[in-house]
Amino acid sequence: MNNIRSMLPVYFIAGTQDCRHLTGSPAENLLNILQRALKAGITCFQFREKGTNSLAQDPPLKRRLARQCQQLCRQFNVPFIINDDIELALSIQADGIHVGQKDTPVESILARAAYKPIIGLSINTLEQAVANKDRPDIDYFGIGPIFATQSKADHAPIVGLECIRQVRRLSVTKPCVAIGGINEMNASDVRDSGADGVAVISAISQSADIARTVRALALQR
Ligand SMILES: Cc1ncc(COP(=O)(O)OP(=O)(O)O)c(N)n1
Ligand SMILES: Cc1ncsc1CCOP(=O)(O)O
Ligand SMILES: [Mg+2]
Repeated sequence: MNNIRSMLPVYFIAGTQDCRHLTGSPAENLLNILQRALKAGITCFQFREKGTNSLAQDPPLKRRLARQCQQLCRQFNVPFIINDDIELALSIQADGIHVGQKDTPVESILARAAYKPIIGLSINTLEQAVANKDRPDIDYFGIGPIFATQSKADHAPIVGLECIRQVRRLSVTKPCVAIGGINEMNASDVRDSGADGVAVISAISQSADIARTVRALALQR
């Protein structure tokens, strides 16, 4: 993908743990929600199978589901990113990999990769943004959590909209997607603060009307 900024406007993240309110099997539920989100116009999908109620303890099932999500994303020409699991991502040639500050270092991912995956890095402080801002091996930052979130138990302290503004004031020009507690109501504030896009779990996975939510997040009202 040449233009990373163009994949960030509505960046959907999910795993089966985020779709437990539906009545089907975990895999069916995720695929159902992902298909609706793709039809509605999400610009990127991150497969994040993690924590209680996820398939993290069942690698073959997780891999099968990852392939199904990847195929769906391909049909819609939407980048398919894998969270944390480098081995899975590289073995199925995911378009990209997202890692946090405590995950596998980017250098070691790229040393193992036989192709150039898109690389996203989580940023939780201004210092981290500045330290990584000129690294050519990192394609985008995921900045957050901006607001309170129920979707990640062990999250870093909330940084607020001010963090995005400060990152931009410090001349960080790298593509940035904001994450954490973002919904239809606050997405425009997030963009106005300097983010290129919004990354959401619950706003889409828990939505009663995914098409309307995706449109609202994209600000195509
Ligand atoms: C786009 C995006 N931004 C941030 C994160 C969070 O990554 P991390 O801090 O490694 O936490 P986990 O998602 O791995 O629990 C993300 N996943 N995506
Ligand atoms: C994975 C992650 N990293 C920081 S906050 C968060 C969860 C975002 O989920 P939600 O959009 O439901 O607040
Ligand atoms: Mg991580």
